[in-house]
Amino acid sequence: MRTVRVATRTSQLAMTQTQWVVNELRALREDWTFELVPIRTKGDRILDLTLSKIGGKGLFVSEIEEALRLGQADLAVHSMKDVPYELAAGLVIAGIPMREDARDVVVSRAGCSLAELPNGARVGTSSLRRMAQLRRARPDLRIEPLRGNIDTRLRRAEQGDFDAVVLAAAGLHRMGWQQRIHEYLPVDVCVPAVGQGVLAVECREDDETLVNMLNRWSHPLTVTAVAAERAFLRRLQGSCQVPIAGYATVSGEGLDQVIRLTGVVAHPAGSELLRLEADGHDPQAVGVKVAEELLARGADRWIQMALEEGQTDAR
Ligand SMILES: NCc1[nH]cc(CCC(=O)O)c1CC(=O)O
Repeated sequence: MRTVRVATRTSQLAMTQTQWVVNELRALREDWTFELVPIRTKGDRILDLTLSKIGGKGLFVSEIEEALRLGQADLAVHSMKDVPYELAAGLVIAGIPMREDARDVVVSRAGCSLAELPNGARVGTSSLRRMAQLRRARPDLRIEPLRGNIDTRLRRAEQGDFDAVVLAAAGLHRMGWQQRIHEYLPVDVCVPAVGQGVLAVECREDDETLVNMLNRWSHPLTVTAVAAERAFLRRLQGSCQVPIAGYATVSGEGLDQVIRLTGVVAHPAGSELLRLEADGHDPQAVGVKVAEELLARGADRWIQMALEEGQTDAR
């Protein structure tokens, strides 16, 4: 018998994700009680700036990690793509369930795909990563920043503020809104963010009971793919200010397991883009290899530029 306190952001998507995880864990430990600890994070409160302007890593995560460290909660459910590569001391991501659809999708007012959007159409999106890749696919589009919860962003398209919005399939699927999607962008047109479509369940590393339970519950192929993607992100020391995409797939089993990773780094203004693929047997090694190759080909300049700009920004 144990009461597990679960920290969660308060957005509709976060609540839905947390509830899903709690239901899964409850089925494994019927003798446990789960209690939600809602936390409204800085990332949820500040919606009038682009994420890259606010700066700082882990806007959605750090206050939740603080609650775990202080013992105000025992576990937390995050979207993996919001979790910085460096966790707060004493914490681990012990649970990683099977990945949802990792792709980005188009929701458009007229029901058309990216290719069908009229010349100069207005497209809203929340990330530099999507901006850079959309711009390459359709240089004529007017791509503008758009933040807010998923329902806010969908409404902006439906109201006509934008001709289309681009967002993650996973969020829409989890909300049960897949019928609003007009196109799934292939992963080679818009390489997803590191960890996109994956949930991360974090707890204190010394909570052995929870760590073991979450490890056993995790989906091994997703764990491996995420390890490669996050090793890539870590080697790039990527912040939100430079467009980075990384997507890994895993095939084969045991010693024959092959991890294939596609990495993208773009100029902070989205004007140039480098993309590279590599494979190998070890997830960390593949991640580091793709990152180092991109750095050697010029991505290092863009990351340096973004870091310097970040330092002069008054935060
Ligand atoms: N950037 C915010 C965010 N963080 C996680 C998701 C949902 C998709 C996921 O779990 O990867 C979203 C929404 C979006 O990007 O459209």
